Amino acid sequence: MGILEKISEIEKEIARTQKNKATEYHLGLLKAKLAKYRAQLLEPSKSASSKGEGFDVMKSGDARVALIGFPSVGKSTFLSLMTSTASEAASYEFTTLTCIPGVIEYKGANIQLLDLPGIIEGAAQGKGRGRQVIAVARTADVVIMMLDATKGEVQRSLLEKELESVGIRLNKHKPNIYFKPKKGGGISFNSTVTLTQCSEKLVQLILHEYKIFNAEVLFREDCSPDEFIDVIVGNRVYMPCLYVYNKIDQISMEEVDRLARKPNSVVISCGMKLNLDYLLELLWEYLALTCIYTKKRGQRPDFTDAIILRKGASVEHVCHRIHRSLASQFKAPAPSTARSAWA
Ligand SMILES: Nc1nc2c(ncn2[C@@H]2O[C@H](COP(=O)(O)OP(=O)(O)OP(=O)(O)O)[C@@H](O)[C@H]2O)c(=O)[nH]1
Repeated sequence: MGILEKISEIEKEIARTQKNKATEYHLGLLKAKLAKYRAQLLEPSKSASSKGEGFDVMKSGDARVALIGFPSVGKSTFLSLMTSTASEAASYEFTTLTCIPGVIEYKGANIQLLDLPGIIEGAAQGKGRGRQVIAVARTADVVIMMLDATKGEVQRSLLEKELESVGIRLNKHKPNIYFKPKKGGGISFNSTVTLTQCSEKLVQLILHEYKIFNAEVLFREDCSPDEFIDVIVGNRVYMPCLYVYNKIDQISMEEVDRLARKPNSVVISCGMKLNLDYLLELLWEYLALTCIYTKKRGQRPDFTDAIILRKGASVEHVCHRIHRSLASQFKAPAPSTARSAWA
């Protein structure tokens, strides 16, 4: 049986297994198996040429945003409105064949916006160019999931499932679990909080599925078995995601209002150029970038030319941006111990 069949068998079994106390271990084990096979599926195959035209997109600019969505939701239209790169928009599906980087200039920052080919159901199984699409998406700082407001919910859950299965976690933080495989001593299990979803026995079962018999595990938060599996498998990407409902000119005001109130969501119309400014503002917030303005002694700061850095960057990072030898010429305090300039 191939990996794809094994995955589909396990998915079916999970779907038909009732969730209760008696099946908790069985389900945990199935989930561990599923995560293992999915990881195998996404390992790059040596024979297949993995480079597709348009996919070697250099990471340039200050941040990178991946635009994901089904065909014909308006991605190309959006890109041509927001960036200087024109992506061919047409009234038929699958117009975007390559990943065309466009750049949004906002508050002095260059934000690279990638128009990924409409990912379709099954992309996670390596069908078509799905695997490459996903590889690029994983390098982004923020995902914009563009949805057609008239069929948003269905599209959203399909894409979420798809991204979930390739290890991309949207609007979630890394589970606070300490996990360290050891050479001996068995499995030591501890928790600093009351656990309602995982038990020592379940953790052991899952670890055994991964052939791990010696490890230290400390739960610092009440995590689910899926989150624990994420920690063991590693290689997960935790990414902010903005759900953008386009084509609101085609739905009722009540529906617009409902969608706009959902968490992490924005409603827009590319066709009528509605709410695009707000989307940019929110995107900026999600990217969490910081503008730093320099000034010469005795002069006012130059607010036209910002140094863009990520939140949490230090004075040393600023120095490196100005010139790579600047930090090493500092006298005191030593650059490596320079205090963080902003929290
Ligand atoms: N009514 C309406 N139509 C829109 C809006 N935005 C885009 N469209 C139309 O939707 C169609 C598809 O738009 P594209 O920008 O090509 O969509 P895409 O997501 O890039 O599609 P692919 O390239 O196939 O992935 C075009 O006919 C657009 O004119 C909108 O806000 N309202």
